[in-house]
Amino acid sequence: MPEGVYTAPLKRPERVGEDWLEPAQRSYTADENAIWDELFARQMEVLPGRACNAFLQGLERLDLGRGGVPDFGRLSDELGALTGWSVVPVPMLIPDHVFFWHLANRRFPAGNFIRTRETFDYIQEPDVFHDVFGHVPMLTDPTYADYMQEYGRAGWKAMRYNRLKSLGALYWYTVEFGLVMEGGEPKVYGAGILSGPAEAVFALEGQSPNRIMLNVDRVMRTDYVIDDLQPTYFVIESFEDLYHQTVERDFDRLYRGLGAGFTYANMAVIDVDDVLHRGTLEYHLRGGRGSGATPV
Ligand SMILES: C[C@H](O)[C@H](O)[C@H]1CNc2nc(N)[nH]c(=O)c2N1
Ligand SMILES: N[C@@H](Cc1ccccc1)C(=O)O
Ligand SMILES: [Fe+2]
Repeated sequence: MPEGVYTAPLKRPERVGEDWLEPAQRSYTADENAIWDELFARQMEVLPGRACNAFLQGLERLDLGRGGVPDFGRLSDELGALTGWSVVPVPMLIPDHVFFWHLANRRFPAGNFIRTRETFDYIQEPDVFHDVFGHVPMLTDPTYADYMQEYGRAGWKAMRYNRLKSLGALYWYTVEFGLVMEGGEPKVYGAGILSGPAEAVFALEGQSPNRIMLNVDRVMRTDYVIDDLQPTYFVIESFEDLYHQTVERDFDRLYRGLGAGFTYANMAVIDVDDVLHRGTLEYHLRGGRGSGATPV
């Protein structure tokens, strides 16, 4: 049996080509634009003082709160002038190799659709609010912008070693759920935290989750869940620190040394960890999402 898990290929809609790009960004109804505005307002009650400076500055520089779902053309012009990135519309999750190819060319593929009121608090598939509100402001930071491009380039190497799941764990614990030290305290830069209502408070102030300094070798061996709050958050010193630990390091040896599966549970604290906060794990031990446990 080959290593890894078989996943059926994503079905490509007829209107998109091999690049998976939509011919044009959708236009949104008044109600859909109102959903953007409500989501935006709700996040802004939580994020000042919790999100990192790069994110808050990026939001302002791109003026994402001007009302309604932002126009990708306008966003791309403004972002292009800052760091050379653009935002391109895609229908849904796209295949890994296509995702990597866009990132390697400084194009951020953003979901075209917006969540409905039924799925206001939680969606499994990334929508335009997660992708544009959560990810795009961070791309105004030059070091972070370079990291994302290098991550795209790194994808193909991981595929050759059959270690995409490990690289996926790194993405998960940095780009989606990462924390960064600022003024002696962790702040949020992970898009998965930034685009949802409850996780910023849980990640930063919760007693339950572990907060551990990022160690790439360890994180790439760590399992992750995609459908609940995280039991562990990994913290970087700065975006330069992230860059040193990843881009400026050759992963060939690391990939050869990694096993096929993950070694560490997502709740584990291990000997090598530089622990900022050792979590009680109460939320997850009580059963997590769906169990009625409060995220504390
Ligand atoms: C491992 C890989 O980086 C990841 O799963 C990719 C796959 N395809 C994607 N496609 C879209 N549209 N957005 C994403 O964040 C991703 N993530
Ligand atoms: N330096 C890594 C590339 C990389 C960049 C950014 C993130 C992850 C990996 C390699 O040699 O493969
Ligand atoms: Fe994301």
